[in-house]
Amino acid sequence: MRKKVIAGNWKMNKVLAEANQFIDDVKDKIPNNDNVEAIVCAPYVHLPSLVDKAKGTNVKVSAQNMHFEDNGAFTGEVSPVMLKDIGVTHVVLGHSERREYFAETDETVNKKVHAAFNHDLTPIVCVGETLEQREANETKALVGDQVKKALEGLSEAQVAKTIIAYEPIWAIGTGKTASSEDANEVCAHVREVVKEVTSEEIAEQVVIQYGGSVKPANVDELLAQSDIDGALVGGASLESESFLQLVEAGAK
Ligand SMILES: O=C[C@H](O)COP(=O)(O)O
Repeated sequence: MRKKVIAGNWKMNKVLAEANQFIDDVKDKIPNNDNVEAIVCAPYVHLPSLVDKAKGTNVKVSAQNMHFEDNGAFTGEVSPVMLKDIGVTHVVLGHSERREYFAETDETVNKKVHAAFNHDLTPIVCVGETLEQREANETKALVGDQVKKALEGLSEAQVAKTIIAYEPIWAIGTGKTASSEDANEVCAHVREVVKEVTSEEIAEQVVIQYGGSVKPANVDELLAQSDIDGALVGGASLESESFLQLVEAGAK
């Protein structure tokens, strides 16, 4: 059985004291079992402190982005070498907000996925369609294409370790969740695409999350679906209590 991965993406929220308090609040309450992995995706400036606080706990710490180069003249950027150096384990790549506001493309996402593996970081690769694309019945083609481009050139072992987050853009921060059946249909399609580019064995290992207005009230139904292996959660991950409820749902 695939484990469930619950990742809280704080986006550009919390000052350091709030971030630290969150880890203090959850660290002894995260279920200690193999069914679930809990990850906090925090702003860069909080990462060293959170990695330190999370040591010896079941909370993993992720960045929300990174550059694909190891170092160089890229003012304002943070590299995979730097993230690895401070003990970060995961990195979110290709979030729709990065694609929309910061010119992230399928090509840069692919470079970043390779860079993540070169430095032993686990990528959480985000894919998803706009409302217009969904209404035009383009969801599967678009998402499949994003997945293929993100995984291009990876070894099968690397694909197996990649976490893919399906996030319909129209469901992010809107309170609108895809129905669990619709979300599962796209996640199952993502798995089919992974199978096409690798094998059934690898596709069965890949963790595929759903993201978009996930909250304690809808998480059980989503996680009960055959191809949804976790959640990438924005708003509902900001409060420790609600994050814990989501992780507990994953541990069932
Ligand atoms: O990364 C998280 C997603 O963008 C979902 O955000 P949300 O749970 O606030 O809709």
